[in-house]
Amino acid sequence: MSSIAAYYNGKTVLITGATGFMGKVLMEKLLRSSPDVEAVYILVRPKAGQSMQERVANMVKSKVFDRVREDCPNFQEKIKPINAELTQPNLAISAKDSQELLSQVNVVFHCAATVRFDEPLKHALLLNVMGTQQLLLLARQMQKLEAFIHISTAYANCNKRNIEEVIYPPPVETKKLCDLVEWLDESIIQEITPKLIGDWPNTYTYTKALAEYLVQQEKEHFNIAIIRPSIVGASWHEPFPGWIDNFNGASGMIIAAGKGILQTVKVNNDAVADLIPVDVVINLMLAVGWYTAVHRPKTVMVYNCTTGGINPFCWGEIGYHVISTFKRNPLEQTFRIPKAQMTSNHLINQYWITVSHKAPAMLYDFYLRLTGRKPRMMKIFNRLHKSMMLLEYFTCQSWEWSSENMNMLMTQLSPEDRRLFNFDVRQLHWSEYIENYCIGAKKYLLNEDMSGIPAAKQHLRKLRNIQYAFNTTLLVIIWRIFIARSQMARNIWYFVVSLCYKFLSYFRASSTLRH
Ligand SMILES: CCCCCCCCCCCCCCCC(=O)SCCNC(=O)CCNC(=O)[C@H](O)C(C)(C)COP(=O)(O)OP(=O)(O)OC[C@H]1O[C@@H](n2cnc3c(N)ncnc32)[C@H](O)[C@@H]1OP(=O)(O)O
Ligand SMILES: NC(=O)C1=CN([C@@H]2O[C@H](COP(=O)(O)OP(=O)(O)OC[C@H]3O[C@@H](n4cnc5c(N)ncnc54)[C@H](OP(=O)(O)O)[C@@H]3O)[C@@H](O)[C@H]2O)C=CC1
Repeated sequence: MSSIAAYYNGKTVLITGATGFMGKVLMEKLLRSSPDVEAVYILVRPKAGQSMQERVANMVKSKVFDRVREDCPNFQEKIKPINAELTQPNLAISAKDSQELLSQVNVVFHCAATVRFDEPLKHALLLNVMGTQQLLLLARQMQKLEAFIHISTAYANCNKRNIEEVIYPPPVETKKLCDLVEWLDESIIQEITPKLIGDWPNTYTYTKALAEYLVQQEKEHFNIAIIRPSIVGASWHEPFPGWIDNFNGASGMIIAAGKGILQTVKVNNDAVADLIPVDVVINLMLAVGWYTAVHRPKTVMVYNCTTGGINPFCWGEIGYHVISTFKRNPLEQTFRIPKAQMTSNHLINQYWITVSHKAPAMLYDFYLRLTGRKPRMMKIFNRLHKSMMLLEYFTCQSWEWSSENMNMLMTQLSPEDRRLFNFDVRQLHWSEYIENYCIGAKKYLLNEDMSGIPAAKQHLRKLRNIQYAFNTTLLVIIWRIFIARSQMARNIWYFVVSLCYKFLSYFRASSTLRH
């Protein structure tokens, strides 16, 4: 039997961020591969008017659990939700729940974080740094703790070009910074944020860098490992190819391109697009949990979980495969025909934004107004442009991550484990993966049925005809205005028309002769 699966059987696992994208895939794989796991505690907060219990009840109904539901119909009995809020003192966990965790938990996977790039610094610190600190304090008292696995990001040190599997010194003393933001006024923090975060592009990557250092400080107390995934995308194989459930990372942009909304994007076509399938990250997490608990490495092991150095693929190639997949499998009710101008030139990108985003949006909003409806396209584009601006830091440059620890871990696995917990991205076939990603986004994120493809194709044909008709009318109008004002343009026009006429007469004459 697989050593990794066997290790988790009989163990109690604590997961933070279990309601998130990666948390759900982690829970599903753990419960499916180790059905005899003792319990999976998850820290959940009430949200959007739903209690913790309601959220968990809805979550277990999600499609992501279909496979485990088939294999072990009572899988939800293993899930033990704990009411918690990571930004509150003691994580707002009740004394009774806390006691239960302290006496039971063997392995912790810390996934909870705010991943928003525009998160105010105070909140990002509260959750990503202070929340992590509180969890570490709790972990210190866990009597049976064997491994603490912290999920960071490959971009935590994106101010460096070559990123080794080490923890870099933090830019500031974390405690001093947390004290400072605690008493400073929100508006002042907002104002000094760019100065504080220095050469980090956003508060997310900055606070993830600070959290790594905090985690490392606990190395005397328990076994720790840090995993740094790059841009986590739809799953490669598990639970289903192309499974995805949020718009983060590249997914939002891919969908916007498929819907024909995004027609231009600022990327360096030759820069490496370091996408990593979610199931690869989850398999690595479970393998690292096992390795850390069983082999107890003396130092804090950092695992860069990236594809660029092993099986590189560029943004230009991604763009090509996304567009061609959506032409073959169109999304429903697309705004325009999928097409993506990808350039790193700011002026060219601005030109295309004006011509292929703003102008059509204005025209469409004008049409909506004329037909008595509320204009909405410009608003959508403004949001898209804001997202594009926040993401361009990651799409216009490349990084190099070393991945020796991931390779080392692979050599430690039995052939069975390597198959069941596959994180060998050398086997990843990019064009196939991107195709499944796009189709997965259509099915799981937009809830579109594949049987609607013929109608979607029909809609694309209609859009193509509208586009041809519009372009021809525009050309004729411009040309007419031009001809009316310039003798030279008139001469060129007559010359072109007479040339066409001669060609037509020639072809007619030659075809008559052949008959
Ligand atoms: C041909 C194509 C090639 C592609 C070529 C470019 C790929 C370019 C990838 C770079 C990828 C770098 C990744 C760095 C590496 C990590 O570390 S990945 C960490 C993951 N973090 C993220 O990706 C977070 C990025 N997102 C954000 O920070 C915020 O969502 C934004 C972009 C600031 C937008 O904020 P907002 O306007 O307040 O919108 P927000 O409240 O988040 O969402 C409102 C709605 O829009 C949806 N939405 C959110 N973001 C988007 C989006 N981008 N698009 C559409 N809808 C969205 C939400 O689901 C939400 O839906 P509802 O819940 O209302 O139904
Ligand atoms: N997605 C990506 O591309 C990448 C992600 N990562 C890292 O992986 C981890 C998981 O990311 P991902 O699953 O994508 O993120 P999601 O945004 O999908 O999930 C975040 C999770 O954190 C929980 N959470 C947020 N705030 C709190 C809070 N105050 N108290 C309790 N729980 C909270 C959320 O709970 P709720 O449902 O209540 O909001 C949710 O379960 C993060 O640490 C992230 O930094 C690293 C690299 C790339």
